[in-house]
Amino acid sequence: MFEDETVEDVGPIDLWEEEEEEAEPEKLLIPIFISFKKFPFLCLTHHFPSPFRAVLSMALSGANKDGRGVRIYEYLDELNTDLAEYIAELSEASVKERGVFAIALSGGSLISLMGKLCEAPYSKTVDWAKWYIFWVDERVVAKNHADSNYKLAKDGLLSKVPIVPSHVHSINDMVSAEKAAEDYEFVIRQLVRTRVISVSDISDCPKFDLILLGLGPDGHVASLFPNHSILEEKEEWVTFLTDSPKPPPERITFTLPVINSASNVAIVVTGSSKAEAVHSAIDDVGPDCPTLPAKMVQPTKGNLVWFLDKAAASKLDGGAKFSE
Ligand SMILES: O=C1O[C@H](COP(=O)(O)O)[C@@H](O)[C@H](O)[C@H]1O
Repeated sequence: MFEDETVEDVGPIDLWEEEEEEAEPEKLLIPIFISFKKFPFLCLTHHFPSPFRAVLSMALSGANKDGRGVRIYEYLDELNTDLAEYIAELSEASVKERGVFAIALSGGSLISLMGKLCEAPYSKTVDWAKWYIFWVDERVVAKNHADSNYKLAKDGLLSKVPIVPSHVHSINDMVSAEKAAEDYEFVIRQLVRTRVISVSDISDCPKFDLILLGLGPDGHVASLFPNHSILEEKEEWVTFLTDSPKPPPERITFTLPVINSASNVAIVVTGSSKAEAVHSAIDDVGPDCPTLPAKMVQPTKGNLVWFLDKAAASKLDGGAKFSE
């Protein structure tokens, strides 16, 4: 129902331009393994040559029984590259298996951290025509407003790659937060019916191929804030709030059952202001523990991966350990 609107709003999508990319020198393979209480998994601390990274990543995923992992990067550039690689690999696997890739984006710092997807090789190798885009949360403001998560993604990502405009599912910004949430859930229901979005095999929830989350210093993910009653929402797929502690106050958000039904969830966090929240969520400590939204992200059957820079990882029990 928003597709026509979305098509207009997205505007002309630039086709990627042919660019001569300089071949990057292959770098040293130095895996570092760190054991966290909840994530007995991996840290990829150096920039792996792509084929090795893919193989290593798969091997480590396999080694991790509950599909959870923490990846810590010394340099932001490495995090950006590995995040792009991770998304590209999931896209390829999903297109191979289902013919489409249903991805839900957050706003905030995430979009710029995904920036490498707009560059070679990903700009050319990703099957953009098979992508269906959704928002995990959205601020109920006009689509051209500086606070709009849609605008952020459009300017920083969607306008730079050949996404099909009718595959971009943004909220209706002309109605109240309550109606926008209701309408957005309706759209998602239609796409679950046609299997553009897969369905959970243990509930009737949508099963997104990938949900990308950021994290606030207070531990919020999407627009799920600590101690807010919507953390308890079990029935709705998309809900709304008009009292967000972080402006703007009116927002819609996926609920925890939807986030936890995804095939893959990644939480991408940078900066020391979030180190305490990262520590609470991953090390399972802190007074806010029971209602810290980030801690409540526990995909039932899907994989959960944290992408952290060293500042965000600095308060982890194991510390942010890097190879020499
Ligand atoms: O308000 C929001 O904040 C979170 C975190 O944003 P960040 O800029 O600190 O990364 C974001 O994930 C969410 O989508 C957004 O609406």
